[in-house]
Amino acid sequence: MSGYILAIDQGTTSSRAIVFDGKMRSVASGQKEFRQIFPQSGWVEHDPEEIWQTTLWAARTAIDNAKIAPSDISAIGITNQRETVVVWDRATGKPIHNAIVWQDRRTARMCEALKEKDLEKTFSEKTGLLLDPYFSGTKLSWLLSNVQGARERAERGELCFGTIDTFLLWRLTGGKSFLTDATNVSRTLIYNIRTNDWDNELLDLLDIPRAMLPEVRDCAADFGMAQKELLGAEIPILGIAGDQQAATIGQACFKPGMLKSTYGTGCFALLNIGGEMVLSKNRLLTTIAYRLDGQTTYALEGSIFIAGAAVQWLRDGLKIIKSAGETAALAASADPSQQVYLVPAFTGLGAPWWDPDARGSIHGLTRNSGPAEFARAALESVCYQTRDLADAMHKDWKVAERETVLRVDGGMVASDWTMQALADILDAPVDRPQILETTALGAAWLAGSRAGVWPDMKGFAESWALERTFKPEMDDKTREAKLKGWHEAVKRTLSGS
Ligand SMILES: Nc1ncnc2c1ncn2[C@@H]1O[C@H](COP(=O)(O)OP(=O)(O)O)[C@@H](O)[C@H]1O
Ligand SMILES: O=P(O)(O)OC[C@H](O)CO
Repeated sequence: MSGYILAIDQGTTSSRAIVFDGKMRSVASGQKEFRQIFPQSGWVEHDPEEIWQTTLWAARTAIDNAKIAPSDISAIGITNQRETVVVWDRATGKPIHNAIVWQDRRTARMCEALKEKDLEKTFSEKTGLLLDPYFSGTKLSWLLSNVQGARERAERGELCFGTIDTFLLWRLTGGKSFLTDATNVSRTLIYNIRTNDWDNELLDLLDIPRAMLPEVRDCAADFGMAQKELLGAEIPILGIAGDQQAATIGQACFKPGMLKSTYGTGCFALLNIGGEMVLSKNRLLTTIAYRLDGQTTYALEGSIFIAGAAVQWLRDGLKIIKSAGETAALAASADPSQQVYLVPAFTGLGAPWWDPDARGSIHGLTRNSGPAEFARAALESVCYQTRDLADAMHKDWKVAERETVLRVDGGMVASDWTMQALADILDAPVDRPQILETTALGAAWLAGSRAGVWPDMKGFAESWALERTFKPEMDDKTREAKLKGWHEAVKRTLSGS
């Protein structure tokens, strides 16, 4: 066995695929962006056919670029944007509507109505989640109510629901596999993460027929065979995990107390809390980090909707930078005496505020404020938001009393300035690994270890290598003053204020 593994990473803005060799090195890749569809303010959709076509293109391109035969690939691992909902016809495989994306806020009123009936506790105790439009359940319910005849057809077993992993798996296996994994279902709001099963009470509350749901497996399992007509050889699919969980695995955060934070479009911090489910008292989520050999490991998660997207806004909205890489130098030139804050609530605020109606705001502008202060405010907003998550995690899980490590990854961590600011605001060290493609690596490890061609968990954890640690340098007084200003800005941004 060659040990080549193909990782498919289907993200919010692009579909990627990476071929790793038997030494777990990335050898080739393919990547294609696809359309973001905004039918109304606050609504975000993707065309499932574009998701499929770009994924297939990326996978084929990665294999071509690797200059290996498709039959040299021992296994495939899939990782994906989470919560996004696709519903398709079981007979034809044709989606009945565009995918409703995790960022979409159209079910805010539905969530409100459920909260008014005092149902948030019912949902959160079983799923670890909150009543926010972010999660799949209310999106699926919306589709069933708004696509003509959909609920009746779903009840008759004619429709399939899937998160993106399930949809891709269905297509890759030619409709033979209708499966998902424990991490993806832990984001749906209809899956009980204590009993590890779809929850009948929650399905009834959202009026979702059980007949349309996929079977749930461990993250490393036999998910079926990718068809020869598609990739040039029959290849077993042996791993699936949601992208943030795959990054947690790729960062080898296998011990309780290990924390990873991924800075892409949004920022998602996951703290491994071990085999016991702990419900957050501070508006964090409890989620399944991974399930291996039937053993569930849980995580506390803080989800921030806008991180790198704030940098994209500087580039595409304000047009004050030409590329993301320019942001740090501009931020470094900002006037230190000005305290300008950006609260990037462009699509509401996530953890720990959970305010879908909040919208972005800027505070502290003076006549001297310009592009440099905006750039610094955008990068610092990511650090402040991470600090809010870390504080909530400390309260929930007494992190301070245990050994904690923060490992970072994602596009934004290329910026040394931002990573130093992060360590300063957190008042804690930040570890940046040598391999930053941790999401794809995590999916590849699930598949590679299952195939027996990659090391086991211990061996994989030992292979994690540090590139650089950023240590806090800011004095306490400055930090406290900056945090105070940030919290005032957030308070003024919340929709109830
Ligand atoms: N040097 C940089 N400084 C700041 N932000 C950056 C830098 N490089 C990339 N980014 C930001 O990182 C994001 C891309 O990261 P990536 O992990 O590819 O995201 P995703 O998987 O969500 O598409 C973009 O939003 C971009 O603005
Ligand atoms: O596709 P990404 O990297 O923006 O990640 C999206 C998350 O999975 C949403 O929960």
